[in-house]
Amino acid sequence: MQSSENLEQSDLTGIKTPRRLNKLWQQIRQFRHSKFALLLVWQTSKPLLVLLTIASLIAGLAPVGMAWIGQLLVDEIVQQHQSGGHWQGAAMYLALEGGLFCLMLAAQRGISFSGELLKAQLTQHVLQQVLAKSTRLSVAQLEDAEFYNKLNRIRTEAFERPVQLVLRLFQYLQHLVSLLGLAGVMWQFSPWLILLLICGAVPGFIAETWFSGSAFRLFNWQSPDTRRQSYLETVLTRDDHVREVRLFQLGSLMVKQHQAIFEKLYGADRALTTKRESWGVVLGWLGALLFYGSYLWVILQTIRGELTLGQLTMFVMLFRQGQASLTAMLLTLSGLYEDNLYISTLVDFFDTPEPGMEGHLEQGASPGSGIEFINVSFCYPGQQKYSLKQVSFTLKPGKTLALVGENGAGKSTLIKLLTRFYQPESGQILLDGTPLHDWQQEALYRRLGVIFQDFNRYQLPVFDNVGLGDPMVWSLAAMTEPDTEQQKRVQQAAKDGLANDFIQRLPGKYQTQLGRMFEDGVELSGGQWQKIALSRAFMRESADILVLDEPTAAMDSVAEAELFDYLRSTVENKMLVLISHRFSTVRHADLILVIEEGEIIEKGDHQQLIELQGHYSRMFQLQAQAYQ
Ligand SMILES: Nc1ncnc2c1ncn2[C@@H]1O[C@H](COP(=O)(O)OP(=O)(O)OP(=O)(O)O)[C@@H](O)[C@H]1O
Repeated sequence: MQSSENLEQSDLTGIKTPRRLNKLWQQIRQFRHSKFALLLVWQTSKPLLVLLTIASLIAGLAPVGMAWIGQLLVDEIVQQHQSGGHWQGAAMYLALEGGLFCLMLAAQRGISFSGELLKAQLTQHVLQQVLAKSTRLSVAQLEDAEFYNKLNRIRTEAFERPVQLVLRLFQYLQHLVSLLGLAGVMWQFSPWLILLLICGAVPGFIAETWFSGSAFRLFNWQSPDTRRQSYLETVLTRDDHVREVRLFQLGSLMVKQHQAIFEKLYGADRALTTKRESWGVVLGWLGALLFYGSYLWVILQTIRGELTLGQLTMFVMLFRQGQASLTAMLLTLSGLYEDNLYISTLVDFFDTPEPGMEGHLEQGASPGSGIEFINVSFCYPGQQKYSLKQVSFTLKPGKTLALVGENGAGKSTLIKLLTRFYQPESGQILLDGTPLHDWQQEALYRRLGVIFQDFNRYQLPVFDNVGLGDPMVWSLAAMTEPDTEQQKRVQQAAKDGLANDFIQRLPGKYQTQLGRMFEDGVELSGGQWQKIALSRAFMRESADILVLDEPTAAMDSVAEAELFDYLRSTVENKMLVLISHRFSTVRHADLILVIEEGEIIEKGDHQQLIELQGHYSRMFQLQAQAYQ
């Protein structure tokens, strides 16, 4: 990441010439991403793109035509004035110019019409593609801080960039066509004039490109700070954070911190803006000097009789139009460059390799042989310390496995490997005798019913909150009224998850909106939410591997006892993996693994581990004493 000092150096004055040229070339190369945006528009709506092209060409050429006709009109008036002749010729030129003006108005409307429609369509198209891509990426990629940063930049900045870029590109085309037309007409005065105008425009072009690059680098450099700022905004305003913030009196401290970040960001922004605008004024003056120099030359030529009054009028019109087009082009250009840079993040994101759906097997080599971890070790990307070391165990169908250990021991990590969110660094995980990575994704996930420690609290009605556990039921019910079969399944899952009783007492029962994000939403208690999450996991009838990461942490002890009675009665051929700090939960498991710093230090059932008089036994005694 670039420091602010480096940014300071990246202005027009601080870098040696070859490096500067190289950097400039790199910056000009950024424009290549325009192709990507154009392709997106082409995919989104071909007719709108064609309309935009035609309208931009007309809007660009019409002023040139009007200037040309203006010249003929003035010369005609002068001639008829001297000879006292006819008015028809002048009227015809006037009508022609009026017609062109109307055409230009229509073209401008055509541009805004196609622009508005494209904006709506293309933004949605890009958003859809980003969301679809995110669903194809692995959990490991999405948990990576750098990648998260990139995704965040895209979310805050990049969705609208392709459409902005295309609209700007067409504005640019319009002005370019205008300028080319003007240059063609100016040729009759002198080719030198054209050269002079180009010389006036080039420094501005380079400076704008340069400063847009700095603005983008600044944006990237500021990105973590901006994220911190928006995080503080969330903590200060969200209802689930507000109690703790009040109690610890963090409010004013956080507001101050927010302001401090703003000041840091503002300082860098101000420095860049000052430099950019100062250079803009100086280079703008240079352009103006060249313009007015050529104006003077045309006036002198007219006084000498070398040019007609009509030509002088045309020159004035061309001159004004040329100035406006050049200024607009420069402004468009800097925006265009900026858009290209932001789109490069989007292109990068789309180019991120997707983890292949490794396997294609829907069945294991020896069905019924359960889960086997063989010497599995794992270290999170970018970390030094192993979170799991040489872990080995077997879990057969119909059996319950409990994982115990202190915070940070590696229990949830083991679940992340079992659910194939991460791949082991060494060792193997087998399901029914087949390595996990050979399983087809869908077949594997059909067999898993999981509630995570930080399960989702969907701001949806109760029915959906539970029904989501089986996407088939949910997607059907979400589109039509749920039929009785679907209702029965959701209700049964809620009964199994111990949620049915309190759901029946909610104002709208299964139709009650949960959470406070939407109107009339009912907020549940922590334990009630946990029962909803549990019910969701029970929706998966196909799942024979139930993974419950602290499923009763927020539940009362009656609910906990009920849940484990139920689990014992249903487990039959299922495999149950439990993580819990409560020994009342753990003690019934067939196999208990005690994990410390990623290693299994004790293994056995409750009785064996108590007899071992080791770590488990000590923890058990401690908890038992606490209840006495
Ligand atoms: N996404 C991650 N990236 C890097 N390190 C991680 C990540 N998640 C967990 N860790 C580290 O891996 C180790 C094991 O964490 P894990 O979440 O598996 O512990 P745990 O036993 O489930 O703890 P707890 O009882 O608190 O839930 C910890 O040292 C933790 O800091």
